[in-house]
Amino acid sequence: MKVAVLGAAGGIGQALSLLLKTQLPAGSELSLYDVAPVVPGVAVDLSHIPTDVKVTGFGKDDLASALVGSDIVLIPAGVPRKPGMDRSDLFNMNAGIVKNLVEGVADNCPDACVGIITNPVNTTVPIAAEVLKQKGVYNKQKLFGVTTLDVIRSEAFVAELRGLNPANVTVPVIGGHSGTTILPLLSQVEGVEFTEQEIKDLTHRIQNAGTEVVEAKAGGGSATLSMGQAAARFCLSLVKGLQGEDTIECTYVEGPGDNAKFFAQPVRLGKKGAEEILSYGELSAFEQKCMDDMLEGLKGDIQKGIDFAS
Ligand SMILES: NC(=O)C1=CN([C@@H]2O[C@H](COP(=O)(O)OP(=O)(O)OC[C@H]3O[C@@H](n4cnc5c(N)ncnc54)[C@H](O)[C@@H]3O)[C@@H](O)[C@H]2O)C=CC1
Ligand SMILES: O=C([O-])CC(=O)C(=O)O
Repeated sequence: MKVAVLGAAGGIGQALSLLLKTQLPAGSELSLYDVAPVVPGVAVDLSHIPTDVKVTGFGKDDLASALVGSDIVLIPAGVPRKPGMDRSDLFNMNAGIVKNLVEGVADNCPDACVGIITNPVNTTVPIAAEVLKQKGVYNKQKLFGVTTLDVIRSEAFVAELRGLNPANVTVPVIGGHSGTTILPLLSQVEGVEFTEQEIKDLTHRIQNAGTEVVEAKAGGGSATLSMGQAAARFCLSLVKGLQGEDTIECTYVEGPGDNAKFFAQPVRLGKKGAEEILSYGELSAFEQKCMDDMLEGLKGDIQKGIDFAS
């Protein structure tokens, strides 16, 4: 497996690259690309960890070399939020970055699976899809918005509230990746009952968890370590899938469009990427109301991406 991380010198990029250096299957290659001049140093640093994963750093003029032969491309390149900003405020900075990098993917590794981390994910994923379409290489089974952070946060918060081992807690999270578009399905957590108030409070905490980190970092950026872990989990599941061992993750993909053209829900990952978009089952009345209230906003975020790219 060759995995490329674009934006590898950043907060997420470095944490993610460390986890991939230690957890990718033996014989894999890790290709680190960033416009920041420190990126070759990040690669040298990681290369001193004794695992059978070859790490190479590529500077700003070497995007093509970084991408050629990649099976998976993860994109955390771009600007993070500061207190007082919404993810949508990052659009002006990050839309062009994602567009350029995905053009590079189309030109150099058109068959790769692409995981978009750069915010606003609700909009950057549709941008990526349009760019790939314009280049004639779009395969909706291979483009993912990485929403795994919403899932791991939900697992952590539910476990914390009930004193459970987080390893035994599973929470599907559907919709998008910002504010009310993040919809945790707490009614589906096995073996746990919540009061109505607990459901409201937990849902609110999960939807605002990114802001919780942004405020705690007080101008120093947004989630990087938990996001590194989330992206590594998603990437390793994708690797397993591509190698023939099917796995399931919630991720933001172009599905049947019942709710919105792009929508996060459980997806079976296999040899072709997204092999099957799975049903998210029955919603509680509370969850259905949350869904009804947020869909217009999500559709607007998606349209903004389509308009930008065309
Ligand atoms: N999907 C999700 O759940 C999450 C997404 N994010 C998003 O991830 C992005 C990155 O966040 P951080 O790593 O904290 O930011 P950061 O500022 O620490 O790192 C970003 C890196 O991207 C690089 N970069 C900028 N333009 C580039 C280009 N054209 N090509 C290659 N590299 C480029 C920068 O040099 C920097 O090293 C932000 O947009 C943030 O909002 C953050 C947390 C969770
Ligand atoms: O909140 C942010 O800006 C970063 C992010 O997407 C998250 O932590 O979920």
